[in-house]
Amino acid sequence: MSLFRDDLQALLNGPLHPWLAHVAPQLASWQQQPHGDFKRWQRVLAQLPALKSDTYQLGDTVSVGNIEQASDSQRAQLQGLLKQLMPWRKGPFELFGLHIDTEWRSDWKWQRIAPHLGDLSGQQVLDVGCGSGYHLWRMLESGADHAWGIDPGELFLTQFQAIRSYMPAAIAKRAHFFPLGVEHLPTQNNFDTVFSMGVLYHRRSPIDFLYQLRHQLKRGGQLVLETIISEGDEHHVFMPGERYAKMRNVWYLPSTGALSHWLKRCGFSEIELLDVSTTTTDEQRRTPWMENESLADFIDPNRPNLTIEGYAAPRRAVFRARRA
Ligand SMILES: Nc1ncnc2c1ncn2[C@@H]1O[C@H](C[S@+](CC[C@H]([NH3+])C(=O)[O-])CC(=O)[O-])[C@@H](O)[C@H]1O
Repeated sequence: MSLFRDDLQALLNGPLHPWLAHVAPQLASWQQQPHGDFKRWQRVLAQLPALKSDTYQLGDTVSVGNIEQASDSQRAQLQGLLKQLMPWRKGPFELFGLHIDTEWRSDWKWQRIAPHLGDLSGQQVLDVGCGSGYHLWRMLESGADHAWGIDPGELFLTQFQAIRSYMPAAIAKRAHFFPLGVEHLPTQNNFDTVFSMGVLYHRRSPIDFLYQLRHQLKRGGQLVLETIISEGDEHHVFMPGERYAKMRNVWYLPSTGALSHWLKRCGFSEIELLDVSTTTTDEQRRTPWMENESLADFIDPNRPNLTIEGYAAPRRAVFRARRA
């Protein structure tokens, strides 16, 4: 249990203590399974140079330390080790002058969302499908007391741990990541705000998913939902074939009208469409920290408004709603 000791302690001592009885046994059984590359990634983590700094920034580039606080050889060591945790998809981050240029400019997504959030001060917030945890740091910047992320991705967990290991203790102790799927969460209505960004289209049962998100919210709590959408009226939901933008696991792309209707049917009120934007190859692209294919390889080179399969290229909407 040592991997999550501090996080479970934070649960025990805070308003989320009812969560502990449910989450602790799941993490215990998670740790008993063999994790393939996870042990190798954890060995990389253990070798990271012991650098310390009180300088940090939870802004567009989430960063710790500055260039003067590490020698060139320490920075080279840091780079060599962090590159073993590639691909880095969600960021950007900077550690002691080393810039981690991730596949996604996740800061752009946050810029579309943050102005609408209101004050998160004193809140317990949950990010379902949090990736590397980049947005958890931004949620703390927006005032959240504690930001809790869940994501089954074990490489994402390791990347989160790497960044957190350099954060000053007062900040680090407010950000948490559990390698769990949404389906593992109890129905306990614990959170003030629940975020789920980029996950709905991966769910085979989007209505069940919306209920699962609702079950995490206190009465009156807010949901921030971001997902790929399709064009059409409130009756229109698009299901692609085997692949969409080369992704195998894309199921339902509702129109904004249909998604609004789903939210209402699932017990949400005050439903607001905050933003619609087309994902560009400036926002999602190959970098030295993610050398695999990226959006430019997923869209038709001659018709950039279409995916390689001939479907409408990804457009994403952000909704805010309240648990009635
Ligand atoms: N059952 C599940 N439960 C929870 N998470 C899951 C599950 N299955 C997959 N995921 C996770 O959902 C995330 C979706 S990526 C969005 C990241 C971030 N939110 C972003 O907005 O940049 C979307 C994208 O980049 O296409 C991945 O990290 C999965 O591991």
